[in-house]
Amino acid sequence: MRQHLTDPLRFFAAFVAHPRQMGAVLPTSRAAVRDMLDLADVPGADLVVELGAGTGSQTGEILARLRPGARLVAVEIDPKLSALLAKRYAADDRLQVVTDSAENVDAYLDGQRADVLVSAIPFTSLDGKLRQRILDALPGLLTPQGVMVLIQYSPLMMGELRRRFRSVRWRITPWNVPPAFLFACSQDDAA
Ligand SMILES: C[S@@+](CC[C@H](N)C(=O)[O-])C[C@H]1O[C@@H](n2cnc3c(N)ncnc32)[C@H](O)[C@@H]1O
Repeated sequence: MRQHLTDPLRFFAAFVAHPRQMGAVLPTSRAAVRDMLDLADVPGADLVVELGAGTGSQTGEILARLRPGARLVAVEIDPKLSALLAKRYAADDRLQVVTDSAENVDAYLDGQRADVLVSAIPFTSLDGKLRQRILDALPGLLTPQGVMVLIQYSPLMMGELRRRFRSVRWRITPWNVPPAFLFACSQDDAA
């Protein structure tokens, strides 16, 4: 995971500029990222899609787990943050950084479906209509056995997730400021 000392400052500056869009004042901790990614089979994936990549807390760890030849599409709406990621990982041709809103990600997948979807989108602080558009797009992005992992700071999204996925597992990771809720969602009960 290639995090830089200046990342928390960049993150905080983005929060000051767009507080509801960022939804947090600090990047996700390394321990919480590991707990989150342990809920899905990243090493076995052909395609991983990341939504709300920010300063790359998850991006670096996904790349560390991803096999050669697999693909990561990381979506970030803030052009300053997406430019940072594109520059940092320019040498890794498994990664495609997209500057767009998460609800449009399908347009960048060339018809492929994700084996793993990793979301740090701050659903509870977003405008309600945007939140619904992104949530409605999520199930269609996954393969039938695919798993979506999410990080949230409250259990509020549980009902929305249960309406869209057959299986929703969750746990709390204490190793984050603030402690976070991690969800793993799938249409496959065995996933
Ligand atoms: C809580 S931060 C998480 C950043 C990073 N993944 C982490 O865990 O530290 C949420 C990120 O989602 C991005 N975001 C918010 N709304 C978005 C949208 N509609 N589409 C794509 N990214 C979005 C924000 O710009 C921000 O970088």
